[in-house]
Amino acid sequence: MDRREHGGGSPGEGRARPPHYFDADPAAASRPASVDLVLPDLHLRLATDRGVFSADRVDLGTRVLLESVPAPPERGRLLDVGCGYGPIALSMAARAPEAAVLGVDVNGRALDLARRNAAENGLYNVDFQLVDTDGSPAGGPARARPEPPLTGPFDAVWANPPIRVGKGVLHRLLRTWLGRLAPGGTAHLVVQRNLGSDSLQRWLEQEAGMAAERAASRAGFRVLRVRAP
Ligand SMILES: C[S@@+](CC[C@H](N)C(=O)[O-])C[C@H]1O[C@@H](n2cnc3c(N)ncnc32)[C@H](O)[C@@H]1O
Repeated sequence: MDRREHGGGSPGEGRARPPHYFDADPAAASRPASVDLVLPDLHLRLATDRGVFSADRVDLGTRVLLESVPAPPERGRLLDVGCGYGPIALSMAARAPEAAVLGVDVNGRALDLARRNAAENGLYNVDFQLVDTDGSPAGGPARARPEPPLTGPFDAVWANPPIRVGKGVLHRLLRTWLGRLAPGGTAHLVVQRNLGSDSLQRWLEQEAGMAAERAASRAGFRVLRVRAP
């Protein structure tokens, strides 16, 4: 199997596998930490912990995405798929204070951190929701919220998607959430070149029927711009 291909195989398929950051309840003992996300236009201090993606520093791919995407629609409905502890969703919320932002993830610990990071950075136009791998709401009764959860359509989707979950899950996830783009809406996805950004672009165009192009390329990452059909 070509491990470089996007979503190259399900980790641990057919054998016990170690816990991953994309588990619903990471088994790793808690070790609270914080990271700084410093961009030309904003500075966020973010709480992290073991058992979540890139707990020691903001991921380089995430930085490449945040430094290359155009500003989100000011009053749009915005989505971050696989939000982790929130660097992308919170950047959207800070850059578009009148927009309504939703971050979704399968990792409950990451979502608790994301909610806390929103509050501690004074960002109240963002909501976080635990989802199952198929995109349906998960985690028992909905948390108290002033409005029903956003389900789309979304004017913009930004994501550092979970390539390592394997192609099957990744493709279902992208079909589910990119299928909720509003007419004229745009998604930006950052993918490491060595993890199959080019093959993901081909899949988006040829199998998923979406217009996908390379919007940026830097430090071994590609940012794919995807338009609603
Ligand atoms: C590459 S990480 C990016 C995290 C965060 N956006 C960041 O930039 O640091 C991908 C995230 O996708 C989440 N994830 C994995 N499978 C998912 C699924 N089926 N639906 C939603 N999120 C998922 C993981 O838990 C992880 O937090």
